[in-house]
Amino acid sequence: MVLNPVIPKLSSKLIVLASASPRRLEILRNAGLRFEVVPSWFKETLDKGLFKAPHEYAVETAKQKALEVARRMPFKHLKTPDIVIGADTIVTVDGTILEKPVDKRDAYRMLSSLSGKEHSVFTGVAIVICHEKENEEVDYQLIDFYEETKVKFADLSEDMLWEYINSGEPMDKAGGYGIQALGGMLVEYVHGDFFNVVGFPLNHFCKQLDLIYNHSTSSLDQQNASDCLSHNSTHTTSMHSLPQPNLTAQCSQSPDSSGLHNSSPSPRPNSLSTSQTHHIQQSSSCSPVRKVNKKGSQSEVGESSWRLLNSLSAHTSRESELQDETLPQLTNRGQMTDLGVTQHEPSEPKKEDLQQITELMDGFKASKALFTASKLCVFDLLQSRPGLDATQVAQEIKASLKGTECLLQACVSLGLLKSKERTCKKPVYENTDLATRFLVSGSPFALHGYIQHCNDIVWPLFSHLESAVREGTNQHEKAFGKKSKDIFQDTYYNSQEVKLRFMNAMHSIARVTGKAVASAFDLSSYKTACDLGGCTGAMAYEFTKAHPGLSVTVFDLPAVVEMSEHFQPLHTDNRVSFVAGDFFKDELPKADLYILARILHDWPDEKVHILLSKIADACTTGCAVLLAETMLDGQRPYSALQSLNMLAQTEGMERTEGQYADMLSKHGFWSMRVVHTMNFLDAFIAIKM
Ligand SMILES: C[S@@+](CC[C@H](N)C(=O)[O-])C[C@H]1O[C@@H](n2cnc3c(N)ncnc32)[C@H](O)[C@@H]1O
Repeated sequence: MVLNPVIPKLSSKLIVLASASPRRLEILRNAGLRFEVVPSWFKETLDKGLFKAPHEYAVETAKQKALEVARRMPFKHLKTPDIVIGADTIVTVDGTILEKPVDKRDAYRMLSSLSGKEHSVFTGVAIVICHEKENEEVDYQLIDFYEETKVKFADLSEDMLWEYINSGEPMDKAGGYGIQALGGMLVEYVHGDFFNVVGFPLNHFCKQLDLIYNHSTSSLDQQNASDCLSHNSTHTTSMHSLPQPNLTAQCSQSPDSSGLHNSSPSPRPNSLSTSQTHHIQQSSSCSPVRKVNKKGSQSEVGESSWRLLNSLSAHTSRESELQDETLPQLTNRGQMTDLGVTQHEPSEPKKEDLQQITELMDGFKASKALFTASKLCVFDLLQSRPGLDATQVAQEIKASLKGTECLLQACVSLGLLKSKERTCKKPVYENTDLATRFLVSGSPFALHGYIQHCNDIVWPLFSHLESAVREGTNQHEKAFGKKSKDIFQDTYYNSQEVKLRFMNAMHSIARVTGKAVASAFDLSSYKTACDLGGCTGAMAYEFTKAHPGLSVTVFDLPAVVEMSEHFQPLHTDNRVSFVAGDFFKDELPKADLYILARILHDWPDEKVHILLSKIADACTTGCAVLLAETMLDGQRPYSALQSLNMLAQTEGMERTEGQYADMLSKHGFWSMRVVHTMNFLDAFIAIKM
């Protein structure tokens, strides 16, 4: 490719964009670059007062974003990227830095300060190049630069300002406008790189790639020097090994103003190795989980294998055999063992480690104890008659005394029941607050329906998890002996009993999560919504409660809609209505806002695109899509386990924010925002441009 000869050369490299911005993604993708998106977790909270010039702030933020991802990936993704790209865009006017507005009022403040004036848009870019060495350490090199573009706004009337703010476009954009969409109408002129204003200075970036990959390192320094000399201060470049492994130390460090650093690949006295990084990550991580090196460092594999063998040897009749075979080798410092790894003096297993591994091994027993107590109505019984002893409970639930005693004790140990010892008498039991809130069938947040679904459907599917992992498909056929092309129509809705159980499960989760999702965004500009796959309407009612001006049409399969009246709240709201249909085949009801709560995770990419394309066709500019899903982020174990659940149960999977952003942008949805509700589901909104 003559336009940029370097881009094709990078096709074998793992390039990562440390940004969720769909605009950057689009610019780089259109340039032909192939990359993964791993949004940075670095919070944009650097103290602006510490920087002499606004561009230094943008460059430092870009650096920290890229470094955070470069350091995280070997641990969390178990792969080391070749190149990580970070970027940060800011707008400055009258010496003030404007980032993204937090609400409409903030957007008004920003846009009115830009009205009739020229302002500067700076994008700081950081390119982190990771060199993996033979000993699995990683050296990082950092190249950073920035670009400035001047933009002049026309005089904006109050009406124009508010119409633009109410379009929703300003909310996720630096300076409160998007030049590539409606915001373009506010602009009188642009001096400099237009893409820089959109969020990524493509031309400068390509030149930089050329410098890095088409020139020797010594000529690179010369090029950088001449670049710095021949351009005015809007273009600076620096290339250096990372000065400090510590984030806070880096935050307060401004780059060498010469922009020129030793760029020889190795050895560098101040280069950062992964072994150092691993320690930093471990100590800064709050997670109690022990991390192994990206390929499983020899010492850690050895140590944990020893721990397992050692704990087994204490408890099995093979004690002497294990000791004979393994211990003499394992306890010799620094010798090769049967396991083929170098061992260090073994330390006693830590109590917390043992506890953690035991909890993981026993997790399924806890779940099944909860499911069983729930199915036998133990919590309902103790809610109506607290203080029963095991004999009385056994009689009521028609179970053996021995079994009931074991189950009640297990529930006490799991924090679901409290037991009171009475002198010379049997203990009596009552529900804890947790059980009262979630496990008693009449409670507003009862998870009874979902627990039943887990017990009767998810549990059998999970018993075939190994096949699901090997085959990459759901396990309905193995677990229930029925082949299904569409799990809803062929499996869940084939029998009235299974259908009601499934609807109950969806209803109970939607009641617990609905309020947080419904109130995640200001939706006051939307009047009509369509909840696609809205099931019992539980989520729709939360939306009408949270937004008094909104009416919601629940659109679901006929088999579901015919049962919906069983789930209506006592005081029905005439702003919620039901329409039966198939969202892959039928015309979608017209609406300003399409809600997809736990829908996309049921389907593979091809089907998601069919559905999004139908929604995009039904939308006009300014309409929005609101997703409620558990976004995979590598940090919350719940989201990763939920993805296994989708694997075993559906044709779909959980996805990352970046993956959803990518999919939506292909159908013309931009201006994306995510709220992590911390309540099972994350809320994600995108607007049709
Ligand atoms: C996982 S449930 C989510 C229910 C609800 N949105 C919630 O969050 O509680 C998926 C929903 O999509 C509906 N659904 C599945 N296939 C559909 C189709 N082809 N057309 C319309 N609805 C469909 C199901 O009936 C079910 O109600």
